[in-house]
Amino acid sequence: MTHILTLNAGSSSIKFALFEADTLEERVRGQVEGLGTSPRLSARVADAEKTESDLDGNAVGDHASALAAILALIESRFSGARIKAVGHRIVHGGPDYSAPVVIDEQRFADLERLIPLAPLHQPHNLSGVRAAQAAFPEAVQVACFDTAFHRQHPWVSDTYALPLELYDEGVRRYGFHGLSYEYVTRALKQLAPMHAAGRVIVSHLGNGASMCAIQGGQSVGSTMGFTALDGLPMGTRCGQLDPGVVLYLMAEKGLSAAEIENLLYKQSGLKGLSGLSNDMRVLEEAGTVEARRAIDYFVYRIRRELGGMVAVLSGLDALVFCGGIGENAWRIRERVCQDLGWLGLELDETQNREGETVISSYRSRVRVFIIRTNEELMIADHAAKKARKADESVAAA
Ligand SMILES: Nc1ncnc2c1ncn2[C@@H]1O[C@H](COP(=O)(O)OP(=O)(O)O)[C@@H](O)[C@H]1O
Ligand SMILES: CC(=O)OP(=O)(O)O
Ligand SMILES: [Mg+2]
Repeated sequence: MTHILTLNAGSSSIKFALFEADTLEERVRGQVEGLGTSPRLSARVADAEKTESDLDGNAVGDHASALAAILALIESRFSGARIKAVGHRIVHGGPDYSAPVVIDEQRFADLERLIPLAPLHQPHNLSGVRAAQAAFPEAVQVACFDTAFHRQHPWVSDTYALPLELYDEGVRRYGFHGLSYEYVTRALKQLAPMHAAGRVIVSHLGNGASMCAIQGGQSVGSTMGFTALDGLPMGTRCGQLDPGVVLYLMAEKGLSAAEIENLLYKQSGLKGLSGLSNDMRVLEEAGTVEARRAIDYFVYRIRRELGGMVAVLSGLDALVFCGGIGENAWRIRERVCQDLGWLGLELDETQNREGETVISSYRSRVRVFIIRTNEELMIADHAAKKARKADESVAAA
């Protein structure tokens, strides 16, 4: 039996899954979390119990060794599995990649050039490619881009008001979390086809967080831009910022580019504001003034972006929450949706607390959903299609 392996490397975690190639039935799903602090591998094999193990922080301190631990797990539990394709989440595709591609050396080099535009993700995405090439030399390696879902944006939501040459050079608003938005859009079409065909806002609230305005199934706007720093505040990223602050940090405080990058990507957001943690669970428990204010700012920015997107869409038919916070933090959803009666949106408090799929009240004109996102399935679907095409061209030759 042939399989598709998916790798989804983030700043502090690597998520993975194994699917049967023909049916896309999921065989195993897991992740290594806490990279850089206390790494932990957890995996669920089909219907079996979840297995969890703390990894040796010294042995599995970085993404490369975490990947080795994942590959060893796959090898030990599925030694007979033939990996036909490995699908990789590649966060940045730049201006040239707007659909999944089979990775060759030229494309790998193109994607390496985008590392400065996604320093928390792209290097790890690409080291995943190298590790998978070494472990599965026969497999097709497929790049699936977070930016692809947004590449049809109208020009006004794709540009900055900078001299045009910079746009031509690729300084644009790309938008990210596209694999998640693609999955959610498909899932919403199954759940509520009329709403999916209308005006939809999806809030992907995880350690990275963004919102996407969708019209007729197409992305028309994202809160994220040139990099995955823009828009909402995140676990450790600042979100929208006056570029004057960057100038001030350089000119007045003498910070280098590397120091500013570290500040904006790793020390800001919920972590920076709370002085405590990037994890929403910790902040909700903590209840300190700083933790409360960090949450206040997070909710405020979501509501502000929501208002802007409603105006761009000329109204709203459905609002969807996904991502670790969007799927699990009922208090955040409740606060985001508070006093939106003017928009025709009213939550059902009980359904929201219980985490039901539909959480709007029966009176609400705008329907509100929780959809558990599945970037892995989306990656596997793209990779399986690419592998099938590769087989067909070999057969035709
Ligand atoms: N029950 C919960 N309540 C509040 N926040 C949660 C809960 N479970 C997960 N989270 C938040 O979700 C985040 C992880 O989201 P996820 O989408 O998995 O992240 P990533 O962006 O790394 O893919 C955690 O950092 C935590 O803040
Ligand atoms: C693009 C991005 O922010 O991804 P993640 O949420 O996985 O960090
Ligand atoms: Mg994520």
